[in-house]
Amino acid sequence: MALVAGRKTFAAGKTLLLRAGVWLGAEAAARGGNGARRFVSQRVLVESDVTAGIATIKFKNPPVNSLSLEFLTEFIICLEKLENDKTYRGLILTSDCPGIFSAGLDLREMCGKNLAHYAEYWRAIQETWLKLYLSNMVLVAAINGASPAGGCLMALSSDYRVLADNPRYRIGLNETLLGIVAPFWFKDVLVNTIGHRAAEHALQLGLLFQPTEALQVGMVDQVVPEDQVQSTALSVMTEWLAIPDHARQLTKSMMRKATADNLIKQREADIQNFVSFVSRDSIQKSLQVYLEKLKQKKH
Ligand SMILES: CC/C=C\C/C=C\CCCC/C=C/C(=O)SCCNC(=O)CCNC(=O)[C@H](O)C(C)(C)COP(=O)(O)OP(=O)(O)OC[C@H]1O[C@@H](n2cnc3c(N)ncnc32)[C@H](O)[C@@H]1OP(=O)(O)O
Repeated sequence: MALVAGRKTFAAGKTLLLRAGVWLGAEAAARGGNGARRFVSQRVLVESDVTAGIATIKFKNPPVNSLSLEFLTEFIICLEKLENDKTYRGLILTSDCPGIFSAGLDLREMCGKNLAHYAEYWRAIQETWLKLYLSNMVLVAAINGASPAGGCLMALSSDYRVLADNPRYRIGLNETLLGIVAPFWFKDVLVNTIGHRAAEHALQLGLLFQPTEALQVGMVDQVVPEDQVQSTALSVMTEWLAIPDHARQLTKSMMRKATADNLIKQREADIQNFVSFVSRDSIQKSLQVYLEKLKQKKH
C-alpha cells in the first residue's frame, strides 16, 4: 500500500495539489479468485468485477458526501485510473453513506476562504464534471439517497439513473434556495435531460423532486425499491454493455460534445465568474446563513 502526497496535473496546465493521502496501490489491493478487485482510498471506495468489466465507485465522505476538494481530488484520480484501464467498460456510481447520495458542493469550501482557494475548488468541480460527462465508460448512477445540487449534477452526468423509492431522497438543482445561481453548464445538463421548460421551472424554483416526481419529469430513468437499486443498476449496465463500445462511445460523444465544449472554451472565464460571484459579501452571507440553518436543524 503506498500513501502518496503529490501533484495532479489538470487541464490548462494547472495543477491541483493532492493534499490527501491517497492509496494509489490499487493494483495491489485484494484480488479475489473470482475476478473481483477492491481499490481503497480514504473517501472513494472502488469495487470492481474484472470479468464483467464493471467497476463501482462508492462515495465515502461522511456525513453527507459533500464534494470537498479532498474528495474531488481522490475521485478524479480514481476515475482516471478506471478510464485508462481498458478492463473497465462500465462504472456504477453510488454512495457508501446511508441515505445520502451526495449533498453537493461542500459549502465550507465556498465560505470564508481566499480567492485562490475558490479558483482551485472551482477548477476541480469543472474537472470532475468533464471527466464524468465525457467518460468512455457506461455510467449508471445508483442513487441511494438525497441528491441535491452538485450531487444531482453527478447523477445527471451519468448515462442512466436508478433512484431508490424513498420520499426522503429528493433530487434536483436547488441552488436558488441558497441564494446562488447554478452555472450555465449545470443548466445545460438539466436542459439536455428534462427539456427547456421543465428545466426553467425547476431551476428558478430550486425544485427538489421526490422519486415519483423525478421519474415523471425525466430526471431519473427508473425508481425501484431501495433494496433493488444496486441489482437494477447492474442489470441496466449489462444491457448497455451489450452494445459495441465504439458505436456507443461515438454516439455518446456526438450527443454530449457540444455541451462539454461550451465549458471547455470558456473555462478560465467560468472560474473567474465563480470567484467573483462567490466572494461577494452578499453571497458569503447567504451561504453562511444557509450553513447555520443546516446546523440548527438538529437542535
Ligand atoms: C453568475 C454565476 C456564476 C458562477 C456560479 C456561481 C455560484 C456557484 C454555484 C455553485 C453551484 C452549487 C452547487 C451546490 O452543490 S451547493 C450545495 C447545495 N447542497 C445543499 O443544499 C444540501 C444541503 N444539505 C442538506 O440538505 C442535508 O444536509 C442533506 C444532504 C439532505 C442531509 O440531511 P441530514 O442527513 O439530515 O444531515 P444534516 O443536514 O444534519 O447534515 C449533516 C452535517 O453535514 C453538513 N452539511 C450538509 N450539507 C452540506 C454541504 N453541502 N456542505 C457542507 N456541509 C454540509 C451539515 O451542516 C451538518 O453539519 P454539522 O456540523 O451540523 O454536523
